[in-house]
Amino acid sequence: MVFTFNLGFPRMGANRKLKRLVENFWSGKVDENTLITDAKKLREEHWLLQKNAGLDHIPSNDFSFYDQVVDHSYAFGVIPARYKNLNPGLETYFAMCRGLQKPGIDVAACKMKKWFNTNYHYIVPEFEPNQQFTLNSTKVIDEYKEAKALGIQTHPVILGPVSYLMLGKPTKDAPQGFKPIQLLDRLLSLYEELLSKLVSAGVTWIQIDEPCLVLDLPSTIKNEYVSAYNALTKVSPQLKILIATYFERIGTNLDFITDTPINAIHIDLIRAPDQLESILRRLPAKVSLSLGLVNGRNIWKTNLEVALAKAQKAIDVLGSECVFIAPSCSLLHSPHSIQSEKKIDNEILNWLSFAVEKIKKIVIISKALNNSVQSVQTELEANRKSIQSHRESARTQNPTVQQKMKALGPDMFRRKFPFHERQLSQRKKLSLPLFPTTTVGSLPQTKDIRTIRAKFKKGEINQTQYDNFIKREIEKCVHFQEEIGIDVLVHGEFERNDMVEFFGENLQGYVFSGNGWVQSYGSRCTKPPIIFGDISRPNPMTVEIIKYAQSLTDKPMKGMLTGPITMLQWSFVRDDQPRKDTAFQLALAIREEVHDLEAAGISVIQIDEPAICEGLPLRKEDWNVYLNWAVDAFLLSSTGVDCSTQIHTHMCYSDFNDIIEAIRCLDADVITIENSRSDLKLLNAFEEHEYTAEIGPGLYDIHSPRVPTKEELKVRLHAIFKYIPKNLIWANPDCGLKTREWPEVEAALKNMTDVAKEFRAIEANC
Ligand code: MET
Ligand SMILES: [Zn+2]
Repeated sequence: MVFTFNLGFPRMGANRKLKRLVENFWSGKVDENTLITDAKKLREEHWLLQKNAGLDHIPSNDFSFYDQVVDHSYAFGVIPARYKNLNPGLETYFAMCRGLQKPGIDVAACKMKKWFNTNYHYIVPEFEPNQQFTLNSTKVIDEYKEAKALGIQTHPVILGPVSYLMLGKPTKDAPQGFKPIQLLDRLLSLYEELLSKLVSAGVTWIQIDEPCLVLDLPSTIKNEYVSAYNALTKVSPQLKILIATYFERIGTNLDFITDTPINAIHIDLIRAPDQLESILRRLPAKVSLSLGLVNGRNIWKTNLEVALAKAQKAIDVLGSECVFIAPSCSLLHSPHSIQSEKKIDNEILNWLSFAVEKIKKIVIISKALNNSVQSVQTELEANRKSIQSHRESARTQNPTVQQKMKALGPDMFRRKFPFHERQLSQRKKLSLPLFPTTTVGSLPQTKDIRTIRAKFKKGEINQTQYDNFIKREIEKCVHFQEEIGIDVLVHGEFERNDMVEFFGENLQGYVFSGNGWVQSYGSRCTKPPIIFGDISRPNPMTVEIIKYAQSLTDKPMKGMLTGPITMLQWSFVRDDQPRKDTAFQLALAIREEVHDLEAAGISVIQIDEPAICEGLPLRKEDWNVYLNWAVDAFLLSSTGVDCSTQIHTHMCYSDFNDIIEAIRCLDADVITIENSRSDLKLLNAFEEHEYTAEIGPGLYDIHSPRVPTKEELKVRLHAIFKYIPKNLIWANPDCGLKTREWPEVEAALKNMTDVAKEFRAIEANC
């Protein structure tokens, strides 16, 4: 008998039920009681759904009002001192998640960080050197009992102690050299206490997530792992422990972790399919292997034949009693179900499976293995047909695109002239002053704009009415920018709901789901567009609007595009070709747009790549392969223009030190970057590596409504002089301004242009 094992179910529920529930609680529309009872109902629904699907090992404690990591911190009493005066319970919990302002109280939220290479954000735990741990909540036990009362035996899911400490950071005033992992011993005794309580409640299996096991680990951490699991496996002979790894290969970390007497290990065979054979050779007897065969992060149907063959391979070596069938990672990263999907046509819908459907696939695999292939013949046949329909569909193929891909030559990956020649010719053409001022692209998306767009989408106003409205917004913002003396203008991106969605809607090869929501952070979900086929650009996407904006001013107007890697990274991507090929197709489409913009007389074109670092593999040895094709994709999109056409790129929240060489290879003429929140640390990289192109380090943080004073802008610009030669510096905010209000934006940009002018005058007098 193989068993089926689920690592986690998406907690939002159908139609983002949880989002509405939590937001209604925050806004006072529902009380705490309703919140608690409705959440309980939602958990029940999800457990029953999994039970009825025939799943053997169903997770509990995968539910959270906000994030499983903050739940864990709260449960172990890791609550930073600034929340200590709040009411215990939900007030404290939500304050850690989102801050709290009420009479006499003003506390900020804890920091958020991306969960490995996903778009999920977790709340970063903060540890002090004398951190005390307490069992501060019984959530794990309660939810286990809740399911048990329904007659469902679940396995609680908790974050493992080593990953938990590694994912946290020291509190601000912790002494230098303190590392949270030093707290392991103290933390372990609390884990032991929790595990024995769970055993008393009836738990037989527990899933302990140790995602850090897929990272490159120093030997000290390896030792910590060994002592942690030697201790936790001693808690009770009745308790079986499964360690879950995902998102990458476990590599040689398998050996020390399976040296401890754990009962099972889960591996991701989607992100790291090649690891199976070597693991089968090395896995000690009696350790069960959970096979992550169904993609927990993408939306395509699993090819059951392929999955079955892999499972069989494992069974042949380990015996069926030591094999589990599972999703590659928690289904938290999948949308709920395709059942209510109305926006996608039937042909494509037939290629997809979301969480509910993925569970069913897992069960079919196990039935085929346990009973017989015949017992699920109908299901297998249906799967084979949809896989075949997907593979053979003419809709995924575009011969013209494939022709273009074959015709790619080395010249399409390099600028025709070296930077210094381009710089001279661009300066001549653009005649920009010292410290040219610009913005990153978007300007406030006001309520008006969103209302009008919604009306347009509903058909309440027609295309001309909508276009005219957008044109008036552009006109207003162009005049404003001229008035305050911005040097390179933007059109404000008012026509775009989102920087990826807008282009996706204008490209062929994309579809949009109505309900494919995935949790991003707290109650926030994103609905990534789906790349299902070859990407092409049937028509110019931005040329008319940028031309219009340019017609309103004599100053240069920036063309504004989203780069291929960001398009790739923020979409569900096809899995029938390498990511690199999809990136190149996107790049070709953007390249065509760049050429059309240039032909329409646009001399400055910005290609945003905020997500380039997000795509970095988790293991450093894989970085170069990724960076090579990511840089190539950007080059493909941006080269081929004239010497005098200035290419900008923009990145936010990146740690440039590690990838500065790749940034240099992008060969952009100007890069605008986030800088103000990182205390200029970021600029070290550019200084140390003698980066020679032009740079616009963000002069102020756009995430806060605060208007930066001239004084602080001066201090900041002045500090930048230490790192970058004056004639290479641009003045701009950190990122786009779409989330801000006009009064703040007006005041902030006015201060920024005034400061640039003052500094110019000083330089002129020198
Ligand atoms: C996340 S980067 C955003 C860049 C885009 N051009 C904007 O200004 O909104
Ligand atoms: Zn940005």
